[in-house]
Amino acid sequence: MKGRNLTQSAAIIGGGVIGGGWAARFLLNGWDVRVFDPDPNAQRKIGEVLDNARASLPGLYDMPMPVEGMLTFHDTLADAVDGAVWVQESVPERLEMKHSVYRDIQKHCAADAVIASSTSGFKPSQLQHNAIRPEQIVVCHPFNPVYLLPLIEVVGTDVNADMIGGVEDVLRGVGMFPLLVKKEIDAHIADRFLEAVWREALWLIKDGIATTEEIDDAIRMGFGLRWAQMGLFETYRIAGGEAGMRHFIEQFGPCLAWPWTKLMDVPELTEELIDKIASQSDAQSGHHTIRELERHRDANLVGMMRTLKARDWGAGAILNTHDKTMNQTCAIPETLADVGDLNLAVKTVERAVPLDWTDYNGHMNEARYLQAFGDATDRLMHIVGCTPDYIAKGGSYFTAETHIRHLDEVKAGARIRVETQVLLGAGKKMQLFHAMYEGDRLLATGEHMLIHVSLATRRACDPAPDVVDQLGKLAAAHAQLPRPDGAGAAVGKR
Ligand SMILES: NC(=O)C1=CN([C@@H]2O[C@H](COP(=O)(O)OP(=O)(O)OC[C@H]3O[C@@H](n4cnc5c(N)ncnc54)[C@H](O)[C@@H]3O)[C@@H](O)[C@H]2O)C=CC1
Ligand SMILES: C[N+](C)(C)CC(=O)CC(=O)[O-]
Repeated sequence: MKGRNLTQSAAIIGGGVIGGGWAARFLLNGWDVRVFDPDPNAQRKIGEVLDNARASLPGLYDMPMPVEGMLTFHDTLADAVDGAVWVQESVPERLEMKHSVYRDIQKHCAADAVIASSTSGFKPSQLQHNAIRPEQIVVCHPFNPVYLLPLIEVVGTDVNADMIGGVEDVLRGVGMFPLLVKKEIDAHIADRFLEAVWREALWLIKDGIATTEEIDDAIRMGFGLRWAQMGLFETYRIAGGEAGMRHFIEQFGPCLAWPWTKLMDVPELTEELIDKIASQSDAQSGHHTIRELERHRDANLVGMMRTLKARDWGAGAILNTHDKTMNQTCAIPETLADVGDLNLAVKTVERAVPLDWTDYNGHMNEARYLQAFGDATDRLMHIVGCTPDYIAKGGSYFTAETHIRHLDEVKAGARIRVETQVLLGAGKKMQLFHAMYEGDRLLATGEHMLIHVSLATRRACDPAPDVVDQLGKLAAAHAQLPRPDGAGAAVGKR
């Protein structure tokens, strides 16, 4: 059970929109998850959220995620919290309901378990009021979809300041970005912004200025894209031109006193206004089910987050950090010394198929096979000593020829593995044969001829002695393996 820590078990109390997302986040990061929700539909709903999560989250990483934990549903809250080290409360946003749930949780859970609340707006001191052990209760406010978005606002009080570090560690361990809110405030940080934007949007609709669709377009065609990667202040710093933030404030500061927003004025949510908003929203998006919308949202988020990941920027940098932690458990060798048995093909890739690697046929697109085989080649180069340092000194390999055979299909979220056999590793040449599997199922093979080059002259040259030596050792060992089926095949030849 590689990568799975059997001692970690999380109880999810309330398995609706947010509780379902939490269940997926913990489960896919290897935790056992125990759910309590009196709704008879909770199991079905969580199952559907999990399907979406399995198709989207694992592929955000370039490493395999831990083996999924065990999901169980419980008839009583007492049973659900039994043995849980983390209890995530996600019941509706009603203070008296949360208080009653905490009383029940604290009667049955371990005294040192963390009780984390998903509350969007209550302060931790309000949640802790009259609790049996107030110090157990902390706000951990996530964002929907909890299984994809890394932000988690962590808010404690004086009574539990010393547990916050441990809480943050657990959240980082499941790939999240804990943002510590140092001083408690209603609605924490992010929801205060969302609330301001929401109020303004309600006014624009009520006053007949814009429809739900026009407001969404105003966000998604423009500033929403900016915010996803630079937030507010970095964006406005750039908007100030070369003179930066000071100039920005000089220019736009006075507008703050102009009637540009209504902010604190809240339009009364009359039946008429609610009908107007709901029917505009139906006209805009009613042709999609909620699950369809969720799948569009997830695919868009995955694409954007993977772009940020490639640039090691914002939310993408958080994914890279989590990749490094998972790399410690996935046993893909980095050096020849890490390769256990030289006489076996080397595991060079293990990962899930990202959602944005799939196409209109509902399976991994042909171009992505080459990407996975390219990653396998990069890893093999690293193993034989062609590392970033070596490349920086001017030596590298260029691919001269590739032959891929597509043998079986594979879908988003599936865990794939590439095993690499060196067919030739002598002089300037390196010939690799990659075999891609899902479990025991052979999905594709890739045969690649690479030539060692000088990056200064861009011409073929011999590798440095160390690379010659390490590649030679692997090639000699792999020469004892049977020649792989399909090696040397031409297109159309079986
Ligand atoms: N929906 C959202 O966008 C976000 C919500 N939150 C917060 O998460 C919490 C839950 O919100 P949602 O998931 O949206 O609500 P929801 O209505 O989708 O789910 C609440 C779930 O709690 C269950 N429940 C009710 N009483 C219960 C009890 N006594 N014990 C166990 N389960 C019980 C319900 O059956 C339901 O499935 C709230 O505090 C909310 O502010 C936080 C971030 C975003
Ligand atoms: C609308 N909301 C206040 C429940 C939103 C949140 O709490 C966070 C989110 O996911 O937008």
